[in-house]
Amino acid sequence: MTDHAADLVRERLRWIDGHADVWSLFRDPPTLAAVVKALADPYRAEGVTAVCGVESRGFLLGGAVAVELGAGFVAVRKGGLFPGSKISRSTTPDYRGQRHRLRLQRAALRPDDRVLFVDDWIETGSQATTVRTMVEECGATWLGGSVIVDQLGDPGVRGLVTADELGTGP
Ligand SMILES: O=P(O)(O)OC[C@H]1O[C@H](OP(=O)(O)OP(=O)(O)O)[C@H](O)[C@@H]1O
Repeated sequence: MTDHAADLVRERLRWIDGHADVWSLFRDPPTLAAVVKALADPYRAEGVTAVCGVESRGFLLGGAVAVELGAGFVAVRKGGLFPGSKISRSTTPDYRGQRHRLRLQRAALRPDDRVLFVDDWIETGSQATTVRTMVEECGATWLGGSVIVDQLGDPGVRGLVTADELGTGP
């Protein structure tokens, strides 16, 4: 499934004005299904209880992978309403040089949770690293990450394709 999903990503990822349009992958039903299964596959035997995703594409993918794994979904928000007590951490500069204040509901994770991080793309790892800090502050176990495009090469993150394979578009 991973190879099939990677082929679909390489074939179907569109570039608009030099920017990768990952949203276009979600619009194609077979690609969306293959990607979600492939993101879940490496972790099916890991006892994942919660999938963590950062808005916005991490919400869509993380929610879908959570359903695939029979796990729950834990949202990490950058803004907006978010009720209850939160853990909040600032990132280092991300791929755009921006720092984000990430928030996670404190009650969403318990020490017996086993957490998978899911996102579409990891470049500097700033957001994923910050989420890991928050997950571990809750006492939960960080299992690693699963992303469509891995531009970082961190051994703790599984990627379907590397950024080098995608080039920079036409
Ligand atoms: O590895 P990093 O340098 O931290 O960058 C990766 C993050 O950046 C992108 O999200 P973005 O901030 O563009 O938000 P969006 O999904 O709302 O467009 C991507 O979806 C990851 O969450």
